[in-house]
Amino acid sequence: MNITQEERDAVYKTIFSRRDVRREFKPDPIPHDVLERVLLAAHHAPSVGFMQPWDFIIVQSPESKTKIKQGFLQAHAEATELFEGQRKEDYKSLKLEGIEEAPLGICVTCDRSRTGSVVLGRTAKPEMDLFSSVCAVQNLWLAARAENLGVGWVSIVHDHVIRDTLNIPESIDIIAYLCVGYVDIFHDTPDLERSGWLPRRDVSSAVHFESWPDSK
Ligand SMILES: Cc1cc2c(cc1C)N(C[C@H](O)[C@H](O)[C@H](O)COP(=O)(O)O)c1[nH]c(=O)[nH]c(=O)c1N2
Repeated sequence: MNITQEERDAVYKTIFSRRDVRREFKPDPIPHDVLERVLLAAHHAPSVGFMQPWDFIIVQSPESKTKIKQGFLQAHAEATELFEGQRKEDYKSLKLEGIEEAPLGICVTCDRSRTGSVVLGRTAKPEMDLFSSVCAVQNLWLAARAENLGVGWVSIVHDHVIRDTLNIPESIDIIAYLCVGYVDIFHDTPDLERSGWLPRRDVSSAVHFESWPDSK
């Protein structure tokens, strides 16, 4: 099955216009069929040894969101102390989550023992199962963009907060907490670029041929 030019354009448009969304979530509910499509796309991510180690916990209750927001505030306060001077002021001015505004939260996990202790492809690199769940996050993020849904990844929360709130056993790794909801606009550039936190690197500075740059 060949991809047509129009279909190719749609894929690249989705990739380049995907944004991390932390503000401007609308309260509009996400229709069940839309959520199902996004989760099915996530579930079709590649995974090491095809172990499909992920689960998706859907968070809708205000009580759970409030607990996770409290966890964010705590971790954010700790993080603030790690920056100095103007950087600290800049960090404090950034909006880095939309936990309570987004109609939906999705916690993505990884069950590292899902298919037993020896996994095809994980024998030399044990972290490959965690990376597989991250692939599911990226599929989810792109599918959501194709559905005009914004997604924001919030990692400024200690695992124990999410674990306690969502009753996740210690044997399961927490990969991501995502805020999901409709938005009016997807900005052309990342929030962190627009606010002057960091610029986008030129792709040519990231691509090298045959060996690590300047290693000879
Ligand atoms: C693993 C991981 C973890 C986080 C993020 C991303 C990823 C990949 N990002 C989003 C991040 O800031 C964003 O992707 C970049 O700034 C680039 O912007 P776009 O995603 O292109 O809009 C993110 N953003 C945020 O506001 N709070 C957060 O805690 C995190 N955590």
